[in-house]
Amino acid sequence: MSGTAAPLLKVEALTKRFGGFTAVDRVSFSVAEGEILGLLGPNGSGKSTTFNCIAGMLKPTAGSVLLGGEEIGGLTADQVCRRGIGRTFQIPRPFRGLSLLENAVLAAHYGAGGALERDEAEQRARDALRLAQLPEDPHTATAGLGAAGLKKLELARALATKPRLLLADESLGGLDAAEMRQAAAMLKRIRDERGITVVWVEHIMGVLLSVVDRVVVLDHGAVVFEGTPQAAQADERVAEVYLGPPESRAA
Ligand SMILES: Nc1ncnc2c1ncn2[C@@H]1O[C@H](COP(=O)(O)OP(=O)(O)OP(=O)(O)O)[C@@H](O)[C@H]1O
Repeated sequence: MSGTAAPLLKVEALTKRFGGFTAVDRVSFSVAEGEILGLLGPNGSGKSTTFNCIAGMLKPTAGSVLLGGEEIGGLTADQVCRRGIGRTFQIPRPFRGLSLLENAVLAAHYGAGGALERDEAEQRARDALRLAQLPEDPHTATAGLGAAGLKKLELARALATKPRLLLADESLGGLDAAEMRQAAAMLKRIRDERGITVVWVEHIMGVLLSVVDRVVVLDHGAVVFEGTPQAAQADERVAEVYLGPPESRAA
């Protein structure tokens, strides 16, 4: 990864207002090709709104979102997906009546805009299921999946769209400590083995800091910190955002 290479994703002065309320306030950050970036912040800090503006679920009020140098801010979710951004949802919503494979095949077709032959879609789907470490038998029904399995399927569906950039939304919610470590290791492997760039949104820092290359911390819709995970742990502004002012913290 060269320091001079153009970033894969560049968010510039991104702003989103809901009526008179500014949920995201001139947020800027970049993500290099092959990087894992953690987008952190407490509840209500604007992470999901930022994420949804990148993923095309929300139209930015102002600012720009560049993918590989091309403006994607304001495109629809399916257009953004076809440009190479795959996303997971905080709350998994698979097609419950379908098998793991059928869910992933549909995602592959969605990512390719319906331009894939059945065989190719199935191949992408099987590869994505393997990468997400789902059961050997892809014809398994989704009904028996627990929280961790549903998160894996969510990841497999995003991977089946063949993303250059994966936006992972609160992948740790509802998981126990061991499952959280596995989920973090999986995102790292996806980057290491496939070179997929990852932006990982979480409100808890924990295990995320052991995997990401860099973190951006939001508070009240604005960036309050950008740097390495080590620097984030030592930063007083980050501590204040998470723990409150020093005088209010337990000794
Ligand atoms: N559609 C909306 N209409 C009005 N206000 C909204 C809307 N969506 C989000 N907000 C507000 O914008 C602010 C940022 O919300 P956002 O969901 O982006 O935060 P977050 O950091 O993702 O929080 P969480 O970790 O709880 O998901 C919050 O005050 C929220 O109430």
